[in-house]
Amino acid sequence: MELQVKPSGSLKGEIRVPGDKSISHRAVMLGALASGTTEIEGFLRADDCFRTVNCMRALGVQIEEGDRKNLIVRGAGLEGLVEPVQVLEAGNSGTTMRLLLGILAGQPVYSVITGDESLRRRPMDRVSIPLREMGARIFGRRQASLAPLTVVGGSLRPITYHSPVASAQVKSAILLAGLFSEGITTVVEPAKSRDHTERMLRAFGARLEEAGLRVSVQGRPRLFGQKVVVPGDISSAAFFLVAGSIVPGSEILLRHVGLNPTRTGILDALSAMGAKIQVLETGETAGELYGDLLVSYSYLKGTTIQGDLIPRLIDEIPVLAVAAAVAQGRTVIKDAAELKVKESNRIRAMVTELGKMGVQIEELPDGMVIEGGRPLQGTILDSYGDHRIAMSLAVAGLVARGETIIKGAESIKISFPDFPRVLKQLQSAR
Ligand SMILES: O=C(O)C1=C[C@@H](OP(=O)(O)O)[C@@H](O)[C@H](O)C1
Ligand SMILES: C=C(OP(=O)(O)O)C(=O)O
Repeated sequence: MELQVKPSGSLKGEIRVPGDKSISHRAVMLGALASGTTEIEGFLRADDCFRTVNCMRALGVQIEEGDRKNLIVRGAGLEGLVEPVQVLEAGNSGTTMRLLLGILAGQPVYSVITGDESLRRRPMDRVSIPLREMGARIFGRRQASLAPLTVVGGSLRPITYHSPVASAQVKSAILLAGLFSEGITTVVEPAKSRDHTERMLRAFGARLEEAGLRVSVQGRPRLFGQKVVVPGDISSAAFFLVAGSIVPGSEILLRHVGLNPTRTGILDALSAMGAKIQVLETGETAGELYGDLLVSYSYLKGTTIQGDLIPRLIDEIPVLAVAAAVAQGRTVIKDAAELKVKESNRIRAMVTELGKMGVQIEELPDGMVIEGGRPLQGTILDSYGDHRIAMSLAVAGLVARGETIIKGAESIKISFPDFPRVLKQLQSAR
């Protein structure tokens, strides 16, 4: 599918972005491992999260559609999963595969998990190494670093693992495996990654201890089903935070956006660039903060994005590159080599495609340098089948001269199927 974007007038109005993807995955998984029923309100109805639902169903968990489109997960309990009779299919979703590997490691059954062409290229040794250390047997190409992966799990021992990467997927896989071991499992990260697993595990009744970059979970807890209200995904909101900042005359109100401090790096980076974003109202649900965001057009300037800020905005870097292309002056993005192992090589993708639009942009081994402020030219662009690249380029198209055509835009359904409609709504409300 191609997405056509024309130069846009101001974007105005009020929107609700879809539910948080990370929280939606975790609610299904923890709901499955708990006893009793978990009701998920605001579950993200997008391909990645449905992959998790289908995998959990294949492991014997009953998941139904409830009233008001809430998802109802009938918990199987920690010991209740069954051996899947088919290959588990994680599709494009790294979160599904890595978190599920942690759960599968704790099951005394034989399972096989695979994914699409993109996911079969992404590194899985970052989870298979610690899970093997805990006693799981995991097989796959290149020493279990590439899917398809086979897992024969059960009887795990607790470990203390110093992760070489700041990755919530690695941390979560180990903590989830830790639930199936006797004793205390600890993960130490090099920088703080998103902590949704920790918050939700606590809400479901697990015992966790946190100190700085170290988090420990007590094995064999009793988990109880919960009502989970999923806030809007700040990673989806990011496209409209940037669009509202760069399209002259715009003012957008984004309702009920998740504001977990491990995810709000985008607000810090855009503020440093001179964006006008007000946080209007905040509340908390099951340990997760949320609020309304009001963004209005403003003059942006370049900035430096690096260090501990990177894990707090890792998925927003493609759209931040678009903001940087419009901003006056130089933006430097460093310490972001992780972007090379996402759904596509997101550094190369943005450098190549923004380059085609006439942006002065240079690739670094761990980031990029953007000289902003030159006019953008609409042209035919490739999304590399990556949802975040497709939507970031669509935002760039709003301020380009002429028409922009984005190829492979069907990837948008991975995390934000409604994106084109929400964009149109803001364009027509003028
Ligand atoms: O745990 C999660 O839900 C996620 C963690 C991040 O990946 P890493 O753990 O690989 O950094 C992020 O990029 C991904 O979109 C979702
Ligand atoms: C990296 C992402 O997701 P995942 O790792 O779950 O595929 C993303 O949504 O940007």
